[in-house]
Amino acid sequence: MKMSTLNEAYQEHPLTLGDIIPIDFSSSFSLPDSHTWSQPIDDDDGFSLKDAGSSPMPTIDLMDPNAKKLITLACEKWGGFHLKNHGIPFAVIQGAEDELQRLFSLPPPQKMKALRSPGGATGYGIPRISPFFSKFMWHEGFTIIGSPSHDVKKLWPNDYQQFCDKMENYQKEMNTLAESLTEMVFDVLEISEEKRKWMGASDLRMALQLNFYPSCPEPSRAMGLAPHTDTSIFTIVHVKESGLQLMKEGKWINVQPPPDTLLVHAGDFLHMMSNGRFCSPLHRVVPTVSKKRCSIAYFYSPPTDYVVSPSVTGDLDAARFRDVTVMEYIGIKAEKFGESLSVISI
Ligand SMILES: C=C1C[C@]23C[C@H]1CC[C@H]2[C@@]12CCC[C@@](C)(C(=O)O1)[C@H]2[C@@H]3C(=O)O
Ligand SMILES: O=C(O)CCC(=O)C(=O)O
Ligand SMILES: [Fe+2]
Repeated sequence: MKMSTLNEAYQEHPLTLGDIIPIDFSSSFSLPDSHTWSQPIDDDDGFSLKDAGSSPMPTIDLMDPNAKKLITLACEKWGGFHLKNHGIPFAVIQGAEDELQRLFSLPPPQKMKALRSPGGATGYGIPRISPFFSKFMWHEGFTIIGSPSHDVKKLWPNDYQQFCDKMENYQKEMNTLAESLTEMVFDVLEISEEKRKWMGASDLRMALQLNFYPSCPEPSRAMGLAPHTDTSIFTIVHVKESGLQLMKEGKWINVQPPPDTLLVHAGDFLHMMSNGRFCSPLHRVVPTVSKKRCSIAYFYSPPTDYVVSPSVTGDLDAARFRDVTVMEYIGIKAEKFGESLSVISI
């Protein structure tokens, strides 16, 4: 049997065009009803970010000899951390960010040339999770799985190489970093060599999401990216601005990234593999000011035929999740979204 790619796994769950086309944000001088999420500033809801302050999440130095232990503790307590001394050259990050800016500053009709097709997984459009919410997000995205060239050629037929080079460099660096973080937590979870065989084969299988949150006329009533957990082992996010919030014990916590750090958080696959020990935090992005914001998220996942199974280390512990392949879980997520982890709970 031919193994399906991540791309094909997402293509199995088509969307409708209405779920893909972004509005022309540049001509929106007020918030349309379709994009209005809440009453103006409600303090209890935590929707406003009057005092983003510093992040309560730990910052971990990858060069610290105790890094493995600190990462384990952070994954248990928060499901994520800020990472410094991550070893990714500044030029690689800046290169990807410059290309992101170049892409999203194109006029809307040109961006539409790279619109994701209803049966497609990559290209330009609103977030995949949009159909699960009754309002639209103040967001446009560009999804890359493997090489971006197919989609980018539609934007810049003669000048796509620069974009591809910058993004592929970024993907390679992220892949190496994600792999070493994953090795650490797999050691802690006592995951066997057999179950790690897929690692190391960097075939650019992993996904990259360029997120752009245009400047917003009424930030306190708009949603940048609605609450979700990620379909990954780890997600690594390059972001400088505030706006990301993580759910912890029923409260939204602001995570303002310290300078020169990457934000790392666990996804659903790590939650399952750790038998619930590491959480896959629910997170969302709220527009903080009427300024534009961007981020680049890298999703590190096993191949689609990999069987995700909980690693049960303690003698008295029992598996809390049934085994699922990555492919099967992507299907469950496309249907059940936020209920997916409970669907496979034992
Ligand atoms: C590899 C991935 C992970 C995806 C789907 C696919 C490509 C795009 C990713 C995102 C990016 C934006 C949030 C999210 C929730 C979405 O709508 O698209 C992510 C989703 C997931 O984590 O499930
Ligand atoms: O923009 C951000 O800070 C987070 C993006 C995110 O959660 C995602 O792409 O899955
Ligand atoms: Fe996310």
